[in-house]
Parts: sequence; C-alpha cells; structure tokens
Amino acid sequence: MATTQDVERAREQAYLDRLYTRLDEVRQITRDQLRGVLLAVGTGTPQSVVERDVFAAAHADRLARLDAAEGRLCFGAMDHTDGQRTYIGRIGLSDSEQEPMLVDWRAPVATAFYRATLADPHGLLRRRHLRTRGREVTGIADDPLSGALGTDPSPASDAAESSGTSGTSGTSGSSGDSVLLEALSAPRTGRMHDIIATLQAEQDRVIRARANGILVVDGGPGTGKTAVALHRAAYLLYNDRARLDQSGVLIVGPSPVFLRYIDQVLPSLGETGVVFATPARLFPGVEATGTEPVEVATLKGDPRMADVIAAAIRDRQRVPSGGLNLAYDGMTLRVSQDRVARARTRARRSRRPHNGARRVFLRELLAELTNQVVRQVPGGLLDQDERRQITGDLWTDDVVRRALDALWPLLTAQQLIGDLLHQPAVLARAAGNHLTPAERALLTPSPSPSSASASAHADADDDLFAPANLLTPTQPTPQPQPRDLASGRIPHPRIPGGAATAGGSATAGGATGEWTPADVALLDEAAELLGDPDEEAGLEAARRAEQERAEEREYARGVVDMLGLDGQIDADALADRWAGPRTRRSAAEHASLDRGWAFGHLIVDEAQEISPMLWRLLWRRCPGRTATLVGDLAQTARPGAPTQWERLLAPVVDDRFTIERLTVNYRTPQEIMDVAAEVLRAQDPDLVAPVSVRSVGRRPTALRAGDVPVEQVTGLGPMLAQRPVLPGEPTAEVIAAVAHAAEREALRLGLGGHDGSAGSGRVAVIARPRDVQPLRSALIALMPELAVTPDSIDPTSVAGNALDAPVAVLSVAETKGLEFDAVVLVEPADLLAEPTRGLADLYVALTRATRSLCVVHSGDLPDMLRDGLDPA
Ligand SMILES: Nc1ncnc2c1ncn2[C@@H]1O[C@H](COP(=O)(O)OP(=O)(O)OP(=O)(O)O)[C@@H](O)[C@H]1O
Repeated sequence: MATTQDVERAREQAYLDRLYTRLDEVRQITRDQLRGVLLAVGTGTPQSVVERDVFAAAHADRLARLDAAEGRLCFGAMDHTDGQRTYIGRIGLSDSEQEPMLVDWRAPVATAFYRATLADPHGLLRRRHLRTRGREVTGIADDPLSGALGTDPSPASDAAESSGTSGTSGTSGSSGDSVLLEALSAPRTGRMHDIIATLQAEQDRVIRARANGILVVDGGPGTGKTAVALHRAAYLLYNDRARLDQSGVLIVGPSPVFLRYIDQVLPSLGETGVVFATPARLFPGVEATGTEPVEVATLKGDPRMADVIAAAIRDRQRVPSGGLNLAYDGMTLRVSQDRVARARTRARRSRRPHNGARRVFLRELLAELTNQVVRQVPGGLLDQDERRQITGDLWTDDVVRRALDALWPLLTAQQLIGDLLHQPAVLARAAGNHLTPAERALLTPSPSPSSASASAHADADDDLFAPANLLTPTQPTPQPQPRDLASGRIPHPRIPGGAATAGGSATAGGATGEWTPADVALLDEAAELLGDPDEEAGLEAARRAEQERAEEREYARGVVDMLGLDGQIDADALADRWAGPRTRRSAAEHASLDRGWAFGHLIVDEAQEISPMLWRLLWRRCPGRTATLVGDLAQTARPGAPTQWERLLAPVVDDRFTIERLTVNYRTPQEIMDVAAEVLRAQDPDLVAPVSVRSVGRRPTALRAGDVPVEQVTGLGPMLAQRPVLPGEPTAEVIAAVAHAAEREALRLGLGGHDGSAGSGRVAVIARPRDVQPLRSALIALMPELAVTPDSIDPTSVAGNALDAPVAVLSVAETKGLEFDAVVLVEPADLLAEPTRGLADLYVALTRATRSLCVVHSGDLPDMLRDGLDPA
C-alpha cells in the first residue's frame, strides 16, 4: 500500500515532470526564434542588421540560461496560508497561458522561502525542500511554519530522511537544517557550488540588500561571504539587467586558484556577464607574475606612493636653467628659462594628464620658436600657411624635437614606474619628503643593467639641454611623424623603443624582473596621471579589435553548433555580421581589456587584503562606487593593515558604506574552530570567532616529525632518508610526517584508487611559501596517484591546477578563500615567524578544513595550539 511519503513524492515528481516538459518547450521555442533571426534575410540596412543582432544575442543568452537550469531546476516549494503553492527554482517558468509554474529564486516572492521561521512565517504554512537527481525527485524535507501543522517532522520529511542522503552529526530542529547539513557535509570537489537551495536568512538579506552604495560584508571564516558575494552578483544582474549588462560586474578575487575555485558558480546560475580578475591582472596588457618581499609590496601599496608618482611626473616636466639654446638651419634659437617656465605652467594649468598637457607645452614653445625663425627670415612678414610650414619644419628637426621631448616627454606608465623603481636618483627626486631613505632603498635595491639602459633618459638633468648634448647617441632618433599642422594639432612622437604597450619586463618592478601584483596599482596610478599616449591608444584599439574578432568567431561557431545549423550558415560569415556595433554580450569582454571601462558594480573578495593604492585603482574601475566588499579583518596578512573597515575604506569613500555581518561558520567543524578561536584570541582578545553550524565528533590531531620512521613512508623511504637537505628546507622527517598524514587523510576520504580513479574530496597540505615547492615535489614523487594531476607536470601550472589533484600543497596565501575536506598544516611555528601577520595566516590555515585537521610539527607547538590537538 502506498504510504503518505510515496503519494507526496509521486505528486512532486509529476510536477517536476511538467516543469521539465515546459523547460524543453521553452528551449525549443527559443532555439527556433534564434534560428529564425539568424536565417532572416532582412532589409540589409545597418539598422536592421543591428536589430537582428541584438535579438540574436538576447535569444542566445536566454538559451544559455535555460540550459544552465537543467540541473536542480526546482528545489523547493512554499505552501501559503491562502492555500496557494509556489514552486521555487533556478529560473522562472510560465505555462503557455502565461500562468506562473516556477519562480526564480531571486524574485521578491522567493524571499519568504529563505526567511520564514516559526516565529515569523512570512505568510507560509510550510516550506518544502525537494531533493532531486537529474529529473527525478529523490526526497522531500518539510519545515512546518504554522502551529497548526505542528513542529514534528511531517511524514514527507520522514521520507526525506529515509532517502539515505542525510547523515551528519549535530542535526538540529527543522528538516531544512538537515538539508543544509547534508550540503555542508558533501565531499569537496575543488569547485564551489551554488547554494540557492539552502541559503540562510542572514545570507539572503545580504544578497538582496540595496544595490546603491557600498556594502561591506564582514564575517569570520566559512560564513559564506564568497558564496553570498557571488549570489549577490547573480541577484543584481537579475534585478538590474539592462544597466549591468551594458556596464558589467567586476569580481576581484585574491588568486588564480581562487578564481578557478569559484568560476562555476555564476554560470550554473545562468549568469555570464561578469569579469573576474586578480589584482595582478587589473592593468590591461600587464600580467604581474613577479614576486617580491612582503615589506616591499606593503610599501608599494602605501597611499604616499600616489604623491611619489605625481611628483615623478612633475619631475619629467622640466625647465632648463639658462633656457634653451638651439642650433637650427644656420640660426641660433633661444628660449629663455622664463618663457619655458611659462609654457610649463600653462600646460600644467590645462588640467590635462601629462601626455595631453604636452600638446599645450609644445604648442607654446613651437610658437615661440616659429616667431624667432620668422623674425630671421629675410623679407619679413609671412602668411599663416608659411608660418605653419615653419612650425612643421621645426617639429621634424631632430635637434629641436629632441630638446622639446626631453623637456616634456611622452611617457607610458611602464616607463615611468620602471624608472622610478630602478633609478635611485629618479626615486630620490620624486620621493622628496614622502619616503624615508630606508624606504627608498627598499624600493630601488640595485639598478639592473637592462633597466638602466631603458631609462637612460631618466637621469637627464640640466646638462642634457645644452646644445652639444642634444644629439646624444643614447637617445634613439625619433621617427618622422605625419604632419597634422594644418589642423593646428601637434602630433605625438612615437615612443622610443615602441614600449607603449609592452608588458615590460625590461623596466618591471619585482625582484624577478617582472611586474609584481603591487606594481599594478602603481602602473594604474601613473596611467591615470599620464593619460594614454595616442599611439598607445591606437595599438590598444587594434589589439582589442583583433581579440573581439576571434571571440566573435568562436561564439558564432558555438551558436551554429548549438542550433545544428552546420552547412546552412557559415560561422565566420555570422561573426562578420556581428562585427558591427556590439550588443551587451561584449560588455564584459570589452571591460576586461579597457582600463577606462566603468563597471556597473564592483565585488571584491578578501577585501581586507586590498592596499590603499589598489583601492584607488578599484574605485577608478567603478566610479559610481556601487560595490559589495567581503572580507574578514582577522584574516589580514598585510603587516600594519587596519583592523577596522572604517580605517581601511575611509581614505577614499569616507563613511559612505554600510556593514552587514555574517555570524555562522558553515565550513569548519566546531572541534577545529575551538583551536582556531584560540589563535584569534591571541591576535586580539576582543575578537570572537563565528559559531560553527556542525561538529564532526573528532578533535584535530598533532603529529610530531620523527614519530613516523622515514623508511615507513611508502616504498621510497630509504631514498628519502638519503636526500640531501639544503639549509632551511623541510627535513626528511618533516616530509615523511607530512606524507604520512596526507596519505592517511586521503585514505580516510577514500581517495586515490590505484587505477587512477580518485574518490571525491580534497586534501590540502599548507606550508610556508618557501617549503611549498620542496614538499610538492616530494609528494608528487611519493604519492603520484594523489598529488599529480595531468597538468601539474608543468611546474608553471601547478598552482592553477592545484585543485584538480586530490592532494594539493599550497601556501597560506594560495589557500585564501578556499576549503578542503582535510588539511595537513606544516610547522605552525614557522608560519608565525613569517613577515606577514603570522597569527592571521595561522588562523586562515586552520579554518580551511571541512572535516579534519592534522598539524605536523618538529619543534614545540605554539602555546595556543597545545590544548586543542590530540596526538595523531
Ligand atoms: N547556506 C549555505 N548552504 C550551503 N552551503 C553553504 C551555505 N553557506 C555557506 N556554505 C558553504 O560554506 C562554505 C564556506 O563558504 P565561503 O567560502 O563563502 O565562506 P567565506 O566566508 O568566504 O570563508 P573565508 O573567509 O574563510 O574565505 C562553502 O563551501 C559554501 O558553499
């Protein structure tokens, strides 16, 4: 005989079938519409082509959203007190009569699903969670929200529990809680998933918070800040699509590994109009891969650097003492020091960026030089055209040109910052009272030969302007420029060496000779004050156009494929048709290439790590200052970083922000959190760790290096014992203990079958930066089936692919924002001794695990860890 559960489940299955049938219908309709638009002949006018493309893009986007809704289309239902039932899901769907069948989780009516409680039922009698696998209902869990229904689990929720999918300790009150705990206890896959089925009320409030202004979401580890930020992006796109599709949303995360970790969340919610970036990639054309000591990066992020850069630019706008003396066409032209100074003042007062103001400066001086030539021409008065001719001749004269360029050169950000960071004399002139001698020494350790030659002109002083030096061989001869004097415009010269768009390793700032992430903010500050040289803009536009073309072709091929139009329409021809004025699809793509792009909304994860200089860059990217900033000040690694949001944000946005706090830790079990809380207290006794939502019934453990005989670690023990250890490298005992602990955690998770079929779950070995590579190499050798992913053979891609390996070795910085089923933490005392804020790093490392933690140590454990760890 059918039970109540069977009946309920059958009823829900029938409804789910209807929803999927409708989804398939709408997909087919959308596909037909898209096909119709693409094959339509049209009138051929530019307007009709644009209209058609707009329609095509809209249909293609809708189709993509419908496709993304296939998995877990519907996950819940609400029974209202008036007898109505509302189903809630990934997207909204209506039947052919336009009667609503499914409500989008972002619609206002869905708020009740997330916020209703017994105390405040939001007009609901019951909330129902549907578990599904593919298109099948596998379980039901009900939260009665009215006294009339009682608070005992309903028969339907018994069905849910009997589905065998729940199974955590610490279950609490409602069936909804068991659904949440089930989601939280699932093995990690190395990728974050959307949480629309189990969003909690405090998270929902943040997601739906007012879009205007700046919202700071503060919360301890695992409180769902990242998840909330991503869902808020989806919510904002849903609510304000017209505006945000045009302008785009920029999401900034701490590392490439982190961006990979979160990159599936928004597509799974059907949203693609978002640009993801790490701070290292925020300056178009530069990939900042260099590294440098923490104290150097910290200094580069100091707001005083803005003054230094401004001063460095002013330093390149020069007035020679004694004025200019130029030999030209058998004449001697003299421009007094005062006259040059006046031209400089006028140019500065024009309030244009350096490269734009240069026109004013040149125009002034060329007018003066032209007058002098005219006065020396026998016969006297000349007409306007003749005067213009003289100005043009002066401008193309090498001596004149070089002299004027030296006074007010056309500069790229790369040149300016490269000189500043490699030329102590340049930095000394610019730093003035802004930096101490010790700070200057930190920034310009020792000039590299390449940077010295690239910046030879930077050391120019008054001698450079003496006539004898005007053709100094260290300066490349400027290229002849097309005349544009008829229009009265003075063309920019080419930038010597074509350095305009170079990512620039020659003048880059890091210890490794490459730009570092901290340089990015300096480059952007400089670019803002310099303005884009025309040529730079031209090259940039060409590069952008080429990239867009490639993307158009790729996209068109996808559309042709998706619609089965192969053979009927040529993808490249289709891409050509799209090549006109672009629709909203390109907004995000354009934005990522364009420094001047104004995003409609900015989301910053791990916002506590953003330096003052980087904030300046970020606000330039989002001048409307509508932003969601998520972070935890207790996790700040930056030495000297503020411990209050007010102090962190005030320099740029005053108090124009609101703070929302998340208080529940969904990731870290209570037993691990107890240990982490001690570390937090050591940072500041007033700080309070978030409450963990679950416990696992097992305390974290400590394993002393040396307790695991080196020979016992797999078959490679003897080899390991003989391995020469360089000073400061992990010893064989430490490696053996780490390998032992990682293997044990992996086995516990059922990972690493010898047939290569790893189970699910992830283990992270977290160590100080310099131990990462040796430990990674050792584990790859010791446990290839666990530590190697196909791509991790390539050392440059190890970090990017770290999440694909069952066991990953990472630094604390690399694990920021991530989570793993199990963590092996190596030498916590070493973390505390690092130049970053050691206690904060330790706190971050301890809070990455969802299930288990093992601490490997060779010396004594730090005091605050002693009581909370059991022997392994
Ligand atoms: N309502 C929820 N339902 C299911 N899972 C959730 C929920 N809230 C958070 N989680 C999960 O908890 C984990 C931690 O979330 P998240 O990474 O967003 O936290 P965080 O606050 O950014 O942490 P940290 O500051 O440590 O980086 C993630 O796996 C996330 O999916």
